[in-house]
Amino acid sequence: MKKRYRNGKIWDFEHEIGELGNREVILGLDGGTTSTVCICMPIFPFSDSFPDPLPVLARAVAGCSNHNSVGETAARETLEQVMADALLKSGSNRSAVRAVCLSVSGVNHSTDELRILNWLREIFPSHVKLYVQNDAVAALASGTMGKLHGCVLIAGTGTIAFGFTEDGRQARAAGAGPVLGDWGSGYGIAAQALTAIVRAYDGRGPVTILSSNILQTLGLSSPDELIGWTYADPSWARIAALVPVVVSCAEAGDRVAHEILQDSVEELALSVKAVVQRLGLCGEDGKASFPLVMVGGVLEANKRWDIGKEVVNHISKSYPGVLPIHPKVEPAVGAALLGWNFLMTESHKEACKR
Ligand SMILES: Nc1ncnc2c1ncn2[C@@H]1O[C@H](COP(=O)(O)OP(=O)(O)OP(=O)(O)O)[C@@H](O)[C@H]1O
Repeated sequence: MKKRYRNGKIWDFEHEIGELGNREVILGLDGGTTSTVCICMPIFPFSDSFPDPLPVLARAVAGCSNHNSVGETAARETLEQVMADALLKSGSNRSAVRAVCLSVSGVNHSTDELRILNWLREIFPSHVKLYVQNDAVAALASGTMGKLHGCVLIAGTGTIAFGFTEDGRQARAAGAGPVLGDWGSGYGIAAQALTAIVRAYDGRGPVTILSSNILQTLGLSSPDELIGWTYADPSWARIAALVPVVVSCAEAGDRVAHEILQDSVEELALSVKAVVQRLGLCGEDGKASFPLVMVGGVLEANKRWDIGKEVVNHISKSYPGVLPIHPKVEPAVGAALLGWNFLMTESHKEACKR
C-alpha cells in the first residue's frame, strides 16, 4: 500500500478512499484560483445521445489548486485530496479509475502539463489514461458536452478566450492577467471605473455617478479614501466584485459607465475574434458556424446592459455563424465528459487497428 507524506504526517491514500466498489469511473477536475471541483462519473456506453440526467456519482470541492498562487506542494495536495474525497463519496476506489481529466488554471505551457502528468502517474498506474489541460478547456467542454471544437470565452475576475479545431489545433487569447492587458475582465471593468472616479475628482475626467454609487457601496465618504481602500488589499477579485455597480450606473444612463462597458465588450469580442481568425473556425468565407461557449459572472444576463449579449452581437458582425452556448453543466462535468470522449476515441482507434 502506497504511503505518502502530507502536512508532515504519513497519509495513506488507499485507506482514505476506502476499498469499496469496482465500477469503472472517470474523474473530471476543474481547478481554479477560488476553488477546485472533482466529479466522479461512471463510464457509460457510447450512443448518439448522452444519458439525461448525466450519471454523476459524486462531487467534491476543495480550495485553490493554481500552483502560481499557492505553490506546487499545496496545489498537488489539494488535487489529491479532492480526488480522494470524490472517490470516497462515490463509494468507489482508486483501482476503479480508468481516466483522469484535469483542467487546472496555471497550466500555460507544456512543461506545466508534463510536471502534473508526472505526479499523477505516481498515483495512478500506467493503464489509467491521464489528460491535463488549462481550465478553459473544461469550460469549453461543459458547453460542447465534451467535444473539443469551437471557442470558449471566460469573463469573470479575469478573462481568456480559448479555441480548438476538430483536428486538434488550439489557440488562445488574453488570460495573461490584468497587468498584461486582460481589459475586458471583471477586474479590468472595475479598475477603469475606479480610475474614472479619481479622474473626475481631480478634474481630469467627466463627472460620473460611478463616484457616488461606488463610494456608497464601499462605505467610503470621499474619493480620497479610495487610495487607502485599494492599497489595503489590491486582490483582483475584491476589485472585480464592483462590476454590478458599473452595470447599474450604465443602466441608469451614465455615459462614463456605458463607455467602460462598451470598451469591455470590444476587448472581449477582440479576444474571441483573434482565436476564431487564427484557427479559421469561421471557414474561408467567414460564414461557417462555430460554437462559442460563454462562461463567467461578467457574461451573466442583465436586464438592460447585457455584456454577454453585446459581445455576441459584436462578434456576429464579423462572423455571422457564431453559435452562443450558455453551458447547463459545470466545467468539472465538462472535464469528465472530455475524459470520456478521449477514452471512446482511443478505444475506437484501437478497435480499428485490430
Ligand atoms: N450580473 C452581473 N453582471 C456583470 N458582472 C457580474 C454580475 N454578477 C457578477 N459579476 C462579476 O463577475 C465576476 C465574477 O465572476 P466569476 O465568479 O465567474 O469569476 P471568478 O471565478 O472569480 O474568476 P475567474 O473566472 O477569473 O477565475 C466579478 O467581476 C463580478 O463583479
